[in-house]
Amino acid sequence: MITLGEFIVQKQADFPEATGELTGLLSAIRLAAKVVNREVNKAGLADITGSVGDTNIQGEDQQKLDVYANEKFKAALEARGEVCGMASEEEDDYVVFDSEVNHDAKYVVLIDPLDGSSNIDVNVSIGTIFSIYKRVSPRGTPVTLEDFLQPGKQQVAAGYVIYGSSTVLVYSTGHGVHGFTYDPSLGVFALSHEDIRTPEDGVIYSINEGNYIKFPDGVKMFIKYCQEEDDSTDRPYTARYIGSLVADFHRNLLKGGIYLYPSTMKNPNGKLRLLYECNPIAYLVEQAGGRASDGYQRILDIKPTELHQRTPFFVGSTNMVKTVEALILEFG
Ligand SMILES: O=P(O)(O)OC[C@H]1O[C@](O)(COP(=O)(O)O)[C@@H](O)[C@@H]1O
Ligand SMILES: [Mg+2]
Ligand SMILES: [Mg+2]
Repeated sequence: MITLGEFIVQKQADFPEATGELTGLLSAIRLAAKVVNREVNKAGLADITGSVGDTNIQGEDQQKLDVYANEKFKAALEARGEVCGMASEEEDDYVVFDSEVNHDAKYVVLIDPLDGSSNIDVNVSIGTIFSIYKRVSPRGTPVTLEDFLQPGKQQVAAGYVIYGSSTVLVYSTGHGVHGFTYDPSLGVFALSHEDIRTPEDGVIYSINEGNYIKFPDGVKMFIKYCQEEDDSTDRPYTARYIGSLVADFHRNLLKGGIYLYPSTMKNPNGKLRLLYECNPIAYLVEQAGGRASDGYQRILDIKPTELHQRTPFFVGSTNMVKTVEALILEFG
């Protein structure tokens, strides 16, 4: 058995110039994930379900577990000297870690502390998504907005934790995608999925068809394409939609498939947030041999302008994403 801690240190040895700061940061995420996992597992028992009666900057009803997870990850990251600031779905503005040690830190973290909030109270898989960049502002000074508005291709690491039938942490530092399953009896994440590769083709499509009439024509055409009979292309495909991005993506990453959250008339930019949902997931899928776009351009090439900006999102098996892109190009 190789634990996550051992694996990270082993991988660090591959880079003579490594300082150990990224290793330290990843261990902070590992610790916070264990703490959140403990609460998630007893969500029905503990007073951790339901709303806090407040909304976040997205106008969403903040769940107690959204706030709890945000506090735990923030505390774990601030306690370390590698992170100078954090941006989060649950924080209106970016958070400056304001000690001298943090001012001198090298990295910024962007996070969706609890993904799939609508599934918290009904015992359906939820997750945490994280994205890591080197700062662009000078060390020794407080972090700036520019440190967070970097294109996704600048990420130095990204990952997610899925709190499901088992808890799995999946991450990449640009050298493959690796998954670790939590063993509660030992309190460690153990290597379970080394060097994940996603199939070029899949037979699963994940989209909230409840919004069908509001979708662009190209997306409607793609749904029709998925449902047509054609043995040579293994169609009709299977529809699977959990309503937690992390859970839908994790399944499709392992089995092959596509997750789609298009623009709608109501949300011309879609629903998902570029910086702490789409960029980290796009970084992982590309590392695993897949593809991610907004229908027109590569997600990782988008230059962000706002912390909480949204984008249409098409991610998964390369040939499936290329098919929907071609239909969007043709039918809009
Ligand atoms: O209910 P909808 O509109 O299908 O949206 C579901 C999507 O929204 C999300 O819940 C948004 O994430 P948060 O729960 O972190 O806000 C995704 O996980 C999920 O894929
Ligand atoms: Mg989310
Ligand atoms: Mg969230």
